[in-house]
Amino acid sequence: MKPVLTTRGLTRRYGRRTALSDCTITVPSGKVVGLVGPNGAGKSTLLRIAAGALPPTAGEIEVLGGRPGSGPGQLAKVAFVAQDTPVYAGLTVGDHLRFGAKTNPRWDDAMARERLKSLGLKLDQRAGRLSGGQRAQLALTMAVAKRPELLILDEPVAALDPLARREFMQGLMAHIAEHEGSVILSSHVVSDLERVCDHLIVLVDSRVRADGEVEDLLAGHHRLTGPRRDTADLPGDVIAESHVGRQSTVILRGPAPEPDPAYEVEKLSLEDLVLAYMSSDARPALEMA
Ligand SMILES: Nc1ncnc2c1ncn2[C@@H]1O[C@H](COP(=O)(O)OP(=O)(O)OP(=O)(O)O)[C@@H](O)[C@H]1O
Repeated sequence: MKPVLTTRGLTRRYGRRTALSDCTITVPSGKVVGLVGPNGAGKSTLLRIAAGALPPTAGEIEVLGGRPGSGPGQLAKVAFVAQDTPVYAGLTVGDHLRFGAKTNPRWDDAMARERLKSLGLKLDQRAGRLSGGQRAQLALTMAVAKRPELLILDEPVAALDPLARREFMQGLMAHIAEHEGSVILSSHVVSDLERVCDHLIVLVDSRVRADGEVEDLLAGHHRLTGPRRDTADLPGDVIAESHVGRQSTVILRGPAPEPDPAYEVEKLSLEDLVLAYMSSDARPALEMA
């Protein structure tokens, strides 16, 4: 199957500031992809370029085999929910549905109505009076009712309380289970992504630091803890290291190090893995097929 997203050397600058730098990734189709990184890493920039909402400064990008935003056919295949979960404050929920039906060739009105009903959203409510969580749900409903091949969500749960976060992610998972398609969603909170994603991209300081299937990433990293040591002779790439007192802790990419009774070798949680990359912004990018 064709990849859902491929980029080569994708770069976006704002004046002298580089928001996205030399990004080269391939995202397979049919996956739920998490895009994670700290504030200002370039996540929104990458997603907005993929959605056709922002032109790149340099490099190439293909989304579902086409150029982002290149025409009605391309726009119909991709649904994008921007970070501020945009809704039309003066319109009612029902107006949103009518607007969606008019502007989207594959609009699934029955699904949209059913979804909103199950969330307790009334058709005569004004969008401007909805809570942050309800607005996020309305924006997600508008996006999924387009029946897109690719759903792009930029920090969809950022404004939600923990319960609303969980409900939102459960709703998203239910949608993914029922409908085919690919999803790319960003967050700076790994725990939001952990349960839903099968592919992860870590972006730090405008650069892709890690990119691969979650399983492969977890299998390919280890934490080594033991007496203070030089890391130059360790196998694989050193992603992060700390040396406190007489103890060294090293995060390694590659096969598990040879057993040594003096050192403990552990697998990482996804959160630890992401944190290791976040604390290592001078190191080379990682790709795991
Ligand atoms: N319109 C703009 N003009 C100038 N600089 C911008 C603009 N938009 C983004 N940037 C800069 O580009 C960099 C990347 O921003 P971006 O919004 O893509 O990061 P992000 O990872 O989505 O951050 P966050 O998690 O805080 O939403 C930041 O340094 C930001 O200040």
